[in-house]
Amino acid sequence: MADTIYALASGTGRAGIAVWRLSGQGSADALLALTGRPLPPPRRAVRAVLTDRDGEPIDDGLALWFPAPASFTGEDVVELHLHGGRAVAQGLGRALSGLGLRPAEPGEFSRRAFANGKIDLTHAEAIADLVAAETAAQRRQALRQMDGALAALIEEWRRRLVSILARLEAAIDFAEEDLPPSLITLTQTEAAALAADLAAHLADDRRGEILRDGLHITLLGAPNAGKSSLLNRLAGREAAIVSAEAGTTRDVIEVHLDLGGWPAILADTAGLREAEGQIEAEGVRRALARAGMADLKLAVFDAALVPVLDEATREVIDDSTLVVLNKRDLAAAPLPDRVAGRPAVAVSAKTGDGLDQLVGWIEGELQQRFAVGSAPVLTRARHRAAAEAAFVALSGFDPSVDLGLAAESLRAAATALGRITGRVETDEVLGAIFAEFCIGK
Ligand SMILES: Nc1nc2c(c(=O)[nH]1)N(C=O)[C@@H](CNc1ccc(C(=O)N[C@@H](CCC(=O)O)C(=O)O)cc1)CN2
Ligand SMILES: Nc1nc2c(ncn2[C@@H]2O[C@H](COP(=O)(O)OP(=O)(O)OP(=O)(O)O)[C@@H](O)[C@H]2O)c(=O)[nH]1
Ligand SMILES: [Mg+2]
Repeated sequence: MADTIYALASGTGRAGIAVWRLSGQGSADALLALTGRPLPPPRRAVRAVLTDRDGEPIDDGLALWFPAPASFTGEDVVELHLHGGRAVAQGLGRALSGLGLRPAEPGEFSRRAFANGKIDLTHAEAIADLVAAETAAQRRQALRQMDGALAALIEEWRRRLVSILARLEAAIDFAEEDLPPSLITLTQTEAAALAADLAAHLADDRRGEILRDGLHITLLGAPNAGKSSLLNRLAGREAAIVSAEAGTTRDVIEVHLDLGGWPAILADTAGLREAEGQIEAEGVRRALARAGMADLKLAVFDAALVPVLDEATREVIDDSTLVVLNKRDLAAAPLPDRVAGRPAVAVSAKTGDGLDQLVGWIEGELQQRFAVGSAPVLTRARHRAAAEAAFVALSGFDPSVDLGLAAESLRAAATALGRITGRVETDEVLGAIFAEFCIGK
């Protein structure tokens, strides 16, 4: 950490303004060298002409000086707000490298902020999630986590563990015959209550993780039902090939959508049928595999064929399926509003009829299932794995058998929870978390 690092914090490419960030002990000297003037007052933007070692001007920009520890990383930080563009970037990069600074690794600023106790791991993850957020719901979830909601919950669980452990240690200090039985009972009650709280959080249907990654919605149906036409309508562009020929789509086609703030990954699939030949069979296999991983399925039927409903499509209908009766412009018979116990909506991908209703309906379904409640959610598999490990350790807590072993299970549970916030750290976890960051973050 002795190195002083620098990076372009704003995105690369042509832009009006580019924000550069320097962090480490050499930041102040670098600013002095670039401007040839005394340091500006802390945390105030000042106008500055930056020149390289040969006195060649690099840019006329703004500079800010954040002395440690009151900075994002907790180290001395300098920000330079320059004009965007490759030549300025090249000139500054060369000047900074000449002054002994080195380009930052992805996530290195945040990693230093973590190392200096400015942020915990859930905060660091939330920064990465916020930068990656594509919809309002993802942004809200990231901001909540950045605000410390998840960290506070984990710390509260840890605090309860430590307090049970303290009681248990008091009990260990008593001679066996003097041990007040109520002390042991109390630890048992408290451990059971904590285990129940952990279990309740683990039974959240992975909604935090699903929201972070995007909800998988899959279109399924017979060949020619109009799945690809629906995908194109919902995407607002011709993402998939549509044709009157049955068997047009053979592979899975994905589009990313923002449905009322919910991030969705909508997948079009090959028509379900008795496949003739290897390619068709593989297409159907992929469609069914996709159905298996979907958070929500849209079973698409040809409304012109009602009351006959394709059998293979009926078979995929379950509790997480919405039925779509497409081609309602061609329907002769009256259309049902439920199929196989699930609600059915009539649409026409051709005219656009009923599509607003379909979208409203998907949004309602998503809202119901994935709405962020009052409790902070686990947003990554890593949080879930650690909370599960804590739950398992806590489930093994039995002070009536052996006090020493019981204390050990409490410590194991606390260690598992400590990994979530980074109180207990392993290089492997840190490496994995910060590697997914952008450079400059
Ligand atoms: N120009 C610029 N914009 C930015 C950032 C930045 O570093 N620079 N941020 C970077 O992510 C975000 C804002 N977050 C920040 C978080 C902490 C500190 C900071 O200096 N913290 C000090 C001082 C706190 C105070 O006095 O308010 C500290 O925590 O000690 C700065 C920005 C988004 N926008
Ligand atoms: N009249 C009418 N025709 C439609 C409608 N939706 C799709 N079609 C037509 O139905 C045919 C098949 O549409 P696709 O979207 O390719 O159907 P698909 O379900 O993706 O078919 P496969 O990829 O072969 O499984 C095309 O000729 C479309 O123009 C609709 O709502 N009304
Ligand atoms: Mg298709």
